[in-house]
Amino acid sequence: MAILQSSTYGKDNVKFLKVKKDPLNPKVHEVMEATVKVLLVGDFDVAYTKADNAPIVPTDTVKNTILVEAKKFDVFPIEGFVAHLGLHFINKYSHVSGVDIEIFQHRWTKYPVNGKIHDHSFLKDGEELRTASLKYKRSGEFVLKSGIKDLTVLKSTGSMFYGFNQCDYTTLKPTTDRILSTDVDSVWEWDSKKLGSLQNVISQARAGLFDSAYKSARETTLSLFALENSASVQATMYNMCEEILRLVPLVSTVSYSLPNKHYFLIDLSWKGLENDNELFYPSPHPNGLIKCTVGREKKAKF
Ligand SMILES: O=c1[nH]c(=O)c2[nH]c(=O)[nH]c2[nH]1
Repeated sequence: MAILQSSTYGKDNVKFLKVKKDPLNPKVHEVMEATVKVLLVGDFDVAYTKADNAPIVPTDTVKNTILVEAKKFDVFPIEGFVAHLGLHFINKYSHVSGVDIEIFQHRWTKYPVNGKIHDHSFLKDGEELRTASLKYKRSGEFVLKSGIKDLTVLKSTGSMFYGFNQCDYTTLKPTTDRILSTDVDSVWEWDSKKLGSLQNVISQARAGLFDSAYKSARETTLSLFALENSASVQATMYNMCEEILRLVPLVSTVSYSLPNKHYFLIDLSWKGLENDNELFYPSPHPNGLIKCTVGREKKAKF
């Protein structure tokens, strides 16, 4: 006998671009281009086991919901919109017991023209994404995470790697000066006890909590990457996590997942040329992959 152990379904890659107009000056805009995923969990077993579609909220309806709610509700910041969508699906469908939602915000940045930021012209500022995800259960339990994805950075000095384990498989030479490059994937999880409810998430979104945390996390990532003489990817990412925890008290854990994108020094000695960290080969693969999650130390109870 077979048994359905778990299931979930919904719509992925739902895209929209929303123009937010300044009420006092309707030619001054912000734009939100987003890619959204919504998956539902609930009492859908008969659809799988008895070919009975009666409980299924079609994925097409899920897509329509995302677009209609994006029109009706403020989509800035994405943490507020993810909370709004979570509440919508749980409140509307009594047989939905949980939702799993992810929003990726694409990076459109206004640029200066004649020394002044233009009102409604944007440049696509790389592949970088701002992310928000929510797992929400009918019981009220939720896990809210924010993040940065695909922020590609490189430093051409100020990175070292030495003192590592040596064995008969080791060929890597220790270095005190190398290129360091990565695609930053950083996620910070919010303390749901302290946030309390999704209604409060929406209030905090309007009060600027998530925008200021995003700014702190992005600035911390970029400044520590630049300023540290990095001992390793591991040590640098830990320092970034620690600093974000310090700056954003409502965050409970910070995680980074960083590929180490190798650049190998090209040997030109055969031509009698010295290569003093000037000419490198960007090696597409393999890459290192280094991850960590840092939380807060529990205070001892007396
Ligand atoms: O920062 C690094 N961490 C490693 O674990 C590692 N391993 C390696 O080959 N190079 C590097 N660099």
